[in-house]
Amino acid sequence: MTSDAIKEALKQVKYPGFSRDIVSFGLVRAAGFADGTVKVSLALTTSDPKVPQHIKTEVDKCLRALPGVRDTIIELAVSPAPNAAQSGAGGAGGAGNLAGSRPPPGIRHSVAIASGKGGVGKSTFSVNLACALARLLAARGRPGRIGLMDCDIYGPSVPLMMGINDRPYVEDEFLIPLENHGVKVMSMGFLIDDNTPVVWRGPMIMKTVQQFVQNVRWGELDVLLVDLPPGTGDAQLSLVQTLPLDGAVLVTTPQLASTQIARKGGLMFQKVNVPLLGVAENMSWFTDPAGIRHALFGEGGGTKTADALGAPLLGQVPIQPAIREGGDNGVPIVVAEPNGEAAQVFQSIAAALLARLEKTAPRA
Ligand SMILES: Nc1ncnc2c1ncn2[C@@H]1O[C@H](COP(=O)(O)OP(=O)(O)OP(=O)(O)O)[C@@H](O)[C@H]1O
Repeated sequence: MTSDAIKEALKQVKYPGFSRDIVSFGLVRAAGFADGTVKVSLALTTSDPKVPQHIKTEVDKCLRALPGVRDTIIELAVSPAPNAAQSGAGGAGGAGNLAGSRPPPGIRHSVAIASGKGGVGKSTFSVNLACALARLLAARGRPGRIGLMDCDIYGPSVPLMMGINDRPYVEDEFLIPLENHGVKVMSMGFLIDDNTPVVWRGPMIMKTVQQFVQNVRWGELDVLLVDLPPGTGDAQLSLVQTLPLDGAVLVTTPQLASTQIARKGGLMFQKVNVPLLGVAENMSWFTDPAGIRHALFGEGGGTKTADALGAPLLGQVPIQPAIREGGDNGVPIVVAEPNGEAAQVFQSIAAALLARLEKTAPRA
């Protein structure tokens, strides 16, 4: 029996609580067979003592079912989950970051921006939050210390929204991010050809994201924002586990109907011990020329989601044609109309987020 055949068999063993198997998570480091004994080496990162035990039992059961196997030797190297240790969450029931989450040098904090479903304005939110953070830090004498990494493989819109038309260049095997409005930007859109079929993008993204974190010369950053693809499926989960995150912000809309799907997003982060820093509601209301507010997409979704997840509601962003125009023209509303209502909301979210991050230990 070959090593590959053993690994193939181990694909039946799912990581506890997930639909993905331990082989695709990269836990199986070596496998061999001699004289009726299978020997496998596994490495995982978790702070939950139940997880290694569960995996060991399942691996043993799986291997003993193989023809000709009389005995098994299962070596399991376990190291504690970095996020669990930092957040003080203790990791109860959580899987922790599984593999490859070495913090990139020079990045103090990294935060994922996620949404349960597409079209809620997550990218609009990400670019405006990045610009608001950049302005806030520049005012404190720390310019150019915000990064934005666009991992939305299905519709990478950040370059357009940030007014970036060039492609990044490579220097000493490092990708140099492009900069506009005081924010350093890397995007899947720079690397993925528009003609790449969407089915190929999933496998590509894991490799590319690792490169984004490790092989991009971000320089010294106070905060790196990561715009995730919409949804809460395996692709998002893998991504979250690949990145060394300090926390996540969930973007949702006011419809009560979106609460369920937004909650799923929050639970995904809890599973991997990434603290949910807050919920932001987008498209909260439209103010007509007479000054009357209309709740076009209903009311209460943000508060309900935040309450359900035990996280603060960071703010409510109104619907304004100028916000869409800002995105289409590459000048986010925070930059185009810094004193307007929408910009003020983003500035206050940025201030709250920064205050929260400054309470957690920087990674670099
Ligand atoms: N508050 C807002 N007011 C007006 N238009 C908005 C607002 N937020 C987002 N939009 C517009 O809604 C559309 C969808 O927004 P965006 O692309 O940011 O969503 P998304 O959640 O990132 O989408 P996906 O993740 O599915 O690609 C864009 O045209 C954007 O300009």
